[in-house]
Amino acid sequence: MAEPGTDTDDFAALEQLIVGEIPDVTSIPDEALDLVEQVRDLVEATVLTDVGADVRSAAAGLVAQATELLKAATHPSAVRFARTPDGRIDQLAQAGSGMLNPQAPRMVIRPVLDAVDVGAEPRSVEVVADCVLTAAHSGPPGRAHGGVVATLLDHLLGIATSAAGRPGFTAGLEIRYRDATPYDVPLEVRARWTHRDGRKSFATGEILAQGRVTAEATGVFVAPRDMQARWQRDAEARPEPADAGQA
Ligand SMILES: CCCCCCCCCCCC(=O)SCCNC(=O)CCNC(=O)[C@H](O)C(C)(C)COP(=O)(O)OP(=O)(O)OC[C@H]1O[C@@H](n2cnc3c(N)ncnc32)[C@H](O)[C@@H]1OP(=O)(O)O
Repeated sequence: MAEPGTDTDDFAALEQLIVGEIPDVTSIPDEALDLVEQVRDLVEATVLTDVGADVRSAAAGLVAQATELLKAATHPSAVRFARTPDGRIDQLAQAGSGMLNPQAPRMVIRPVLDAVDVGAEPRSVEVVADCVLTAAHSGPPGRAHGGVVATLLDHLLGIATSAAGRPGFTAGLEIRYRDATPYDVPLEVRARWTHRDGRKSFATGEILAQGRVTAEATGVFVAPRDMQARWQRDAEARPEPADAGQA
């Protein structure tokens, strides 16, 4: 098995980011999105079902058939990039909100219209997403699992650092669980980049259910050394504005 993060097919997909054509997210066929929705419904139904063993067995056979149908042709890598209408590049198979990943919660990021180009002078941009969790995301009775809550916040804080022009990998994430995060209830997830220190970008965010904050997060995202070095070079090559700050 390859070292984590070094899979060659994943690298080929990453290269597409630099040199390749990024397809528009609208090029995803409706059938692909419908399949993801059906699988999400299937998972929820599996969690909630109270049918007998014979019906479960019949259902398992049908699901196995569906799995075989899908395995007839597979991509070499789970990394799939596409450009969203607001100009962001998304990874469609990611587990936070990936449109092609039924395991990702139903989280839809609202258009980010004032995003900063990656590497340009960073600026805080508020990113908001709508999400509805299901019983498949439950933890203690009647509330979402804390790890799922952390996933929503990790993802949106990550998007916020990208939107601010300073993306990085999550190096640390602190969650304060203030109240129960319910499922089957519309949630609003909000995040924004706050500041940076060298390669580190800091972001905060929160989840609201019916206007009530259920969880808050602060995160630190670290840009890889070579990426930061490139931004530094680009900043030095730019004409200096009157109130120039650190790149
Ligand atoms: C394209 C569209 C896709 C769109 C896809 C959408 C993605 C959504 C985003 C979701 C986010 C993720 O899930 S990201 C995936 C989960 N995260 C990861 O896999 C990251 C795993 N960790 C790593 O790979 C590495 O540790 C790095 C790259 C983060 C850092 O390694 P490094 O480059 O060697 O840096 P290192 O020297 O350790 O640290 C650099 C500086 O950060 C500080 N630092 C390190 N950790 C912390 C910490 N927890 N809290 C505070 N500060 C920290 C260090 O003290 C140091 O400060 P100083 O001495 O410089 O002052």
